[in-house]
Amino acid sequence: MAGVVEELVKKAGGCAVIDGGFATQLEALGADINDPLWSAACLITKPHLIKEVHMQYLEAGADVIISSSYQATIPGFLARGLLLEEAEGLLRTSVQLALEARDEFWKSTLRKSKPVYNRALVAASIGSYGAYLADGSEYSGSYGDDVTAEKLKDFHRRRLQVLATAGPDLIAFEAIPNKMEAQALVELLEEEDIQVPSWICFSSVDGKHLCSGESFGDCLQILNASEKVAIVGVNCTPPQFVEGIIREFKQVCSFFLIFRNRKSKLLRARRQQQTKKAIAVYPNSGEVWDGRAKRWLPVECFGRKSFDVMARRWQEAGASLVGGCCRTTPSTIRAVSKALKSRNDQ
Ligand code: MET
Ligand SMILES: [Zn+2]
Repeated sequence: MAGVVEELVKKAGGCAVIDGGFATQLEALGADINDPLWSAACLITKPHLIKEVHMQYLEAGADVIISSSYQATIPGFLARGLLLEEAEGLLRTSVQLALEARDEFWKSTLRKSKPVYNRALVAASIGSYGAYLADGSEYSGSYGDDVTAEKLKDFHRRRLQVLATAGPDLIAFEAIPNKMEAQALVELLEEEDIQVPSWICFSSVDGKHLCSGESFGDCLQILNASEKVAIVGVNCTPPQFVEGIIREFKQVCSFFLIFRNRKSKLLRARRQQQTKKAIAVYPNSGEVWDGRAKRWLPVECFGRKSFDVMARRWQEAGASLVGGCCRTTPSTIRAVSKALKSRNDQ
């Protein structure tokens, strides 16, 4: 784990709290995100709301806040008629707004007698190529035959460079739906020699595979090989799958070597974890987006357990960072923070 994350996780008592759905809360404050740029449209129209959402999550107890750049892309801004410098400027603004919120909030908590908060970290969000396409491939992982790892690297390169030099504590690659994109990101981090520690989180619709149907194990091997990747995990995945996914990430694979001599049989086991990296999980609320009807379908039953109760189990299963994604709110994060931190006080 990178030093800065290790320190935060330790200060948070073993499990740091990530914020909740960013676009969700922006919409709750009245922003219109029905736009090809989704929540990033507010970088142009309503930057003050972006800062307010960050403040609300900090107030709720988030130890890590994620910037508004998930669907902010240079081609997306150019298509909106902006110049290249303006597009790059907006990427920097997304990190700046989160840093300002963090610094202002931290200053205000220092004035209080009993500090109950940690100084939060800012993660610069980078959504998948599919999020940019906004054609559903974000959740199918199918980019078509003409998309190669090189093409994905070229798509991600400039945005990564700009965000990495804007001063974030972390880079958060979010909802990565397939193995080729994971491979492209790891190569890009090395090629550009990015010094800011990264997390790479996958998305899953069945709890057993990435959205593409590829195995977590294969993708983790790719991420394990990179020192630039400090944290691995899943986000925007139904919460009922998360405990199983953490266990799968932590799963111990055993290789049995059998030696025989004339009479005896010696069994030796070599044990190996799927990953030793820190694990971050920040699932969605479990509601399902009905694209045709353009509405959220209610949460599928997951044993009536509430998000904060599940968050404790995720920590027990081995997650070091826990938060929420789409359709979770500051009240979700307040409950998660209370559940995880009250346990630490005991
Ligand atoms: N950080 C992004 C958000 O909360 C992640 C979106 S996942 C589709 O809006
Ligand atoms: Zn999400």
